[in-house]
Amino acid sequence: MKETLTLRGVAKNYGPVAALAGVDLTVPAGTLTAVLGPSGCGKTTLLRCVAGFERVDTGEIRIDGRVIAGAGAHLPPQRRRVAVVPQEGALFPHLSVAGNIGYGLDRATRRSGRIDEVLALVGLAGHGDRMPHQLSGGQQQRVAVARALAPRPSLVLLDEPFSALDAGLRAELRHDVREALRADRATGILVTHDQGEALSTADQVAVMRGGLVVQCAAPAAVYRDPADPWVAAFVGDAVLLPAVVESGAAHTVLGPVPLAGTVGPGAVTVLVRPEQVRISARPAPADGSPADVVAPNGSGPALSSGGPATGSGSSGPGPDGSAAGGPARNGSGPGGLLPGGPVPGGPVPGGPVPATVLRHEFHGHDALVALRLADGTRITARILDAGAPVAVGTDVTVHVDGTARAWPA
Ligand SMILES: Nc1ncnc2c1ncn2[C@@H]1O[C@H](COP(=O)(O)OP(=O)(O)OP(=O)(O)O)[C@@H](O)[C@H]1O
Repeated sequence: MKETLTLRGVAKNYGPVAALAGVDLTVPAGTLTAVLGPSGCGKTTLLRCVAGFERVDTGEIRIDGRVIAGAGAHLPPQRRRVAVVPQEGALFPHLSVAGNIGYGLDRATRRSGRIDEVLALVGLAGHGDRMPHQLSGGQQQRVAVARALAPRPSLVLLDEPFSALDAGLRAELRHDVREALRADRATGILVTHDQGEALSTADQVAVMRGGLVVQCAAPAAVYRDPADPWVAAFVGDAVLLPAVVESGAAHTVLGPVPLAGTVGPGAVTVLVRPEQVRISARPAPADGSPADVVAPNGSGPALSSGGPATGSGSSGPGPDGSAAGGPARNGSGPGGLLPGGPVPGGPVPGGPVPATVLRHEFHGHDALVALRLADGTRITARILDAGAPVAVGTDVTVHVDGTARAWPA
């Protein structure tokens, strides 16, 4: 696939601060790349270097194969064919919507119907005569996107363009902007610190840390196969457990978990996503006394925790499930008792192991359940049956469904 933007070893220092420490990034033509990272990791600096507002110290930036920065070159911003959509306040208040979009366009393009075309693309057909103050915040951002697209730039840089909007509008706008870029075959970079936004909107996600792109891959790959435990915890909720690899399985405090790739043998850190943690009612004791009832609707003992989440409710870079103890071998009891069952021909999945419910966090579409294991380890489960709260203090059993990613400890 043709590449629109290529960065090789791009470094930018502000005095002693290495804002960019050798960034490599490739953005294929016609795709949207989200640049995702915590505050201060260098996202804005990256954008400013690509736009031409900053000079790079070392490295090279190419757009459509042409060197625009590096090796002594520094093409000024107006000659880069790069458009920027800022966070807010991008419009000239004294110009109409059409005037804003037409500003800077050559006369032929202005008369070609392009202004109406981009207004339709962003869902504002017929709004050309309005003044900016007659538009909502979301509509103003749509106009800013239309203005960016109008001259058919090589690259559109979106700098947290939805951050000033409320959650519902934000979701709608990012979907519509994504569609507008796609319909116009535009190439874009979306800077965001919102994991859900990056995973749900982009074709590829470039995760930044400390002035470097530490992973760049499709959203599902970043979520399921993160480069390291930090990325794992940054892009979504993560249960990170110490484990020992033996015979193809990671032996964790939750029992043996089959591995998604090859690692070890030896000490590792294992990633389990909360939606892989299954909760069940603890079986009745042998003396015949009744078992705890987990689901109040009595719909069976197992509470499904469902498929992959999109990073909503992310707990940020701090792993929310770090284990208190060392690698454990407990919980290696009977596997396959619960939905998921043993992997055919593979290692037997772990658990179930006893746990106690510490907290139940309702999120509407799902719920996060904080659990404590017998050795004090805290883990999180995501359950879809959010209408059936798991009472705090309930004794349950948990097991891990599916495979886990692991890294040498
Ligand atoms: N003009 C500047 N002068 C000095 N230091 C700067 C300047 N601009 C950025 N920095 C520093 O460079 C690093 C990267 O900043 P940058 O603004 O690129 O991060 P960011 O990921 O965009 O953060 P945020 O999400 O908070 O906007 C930070 O340590 C920041 O303090």
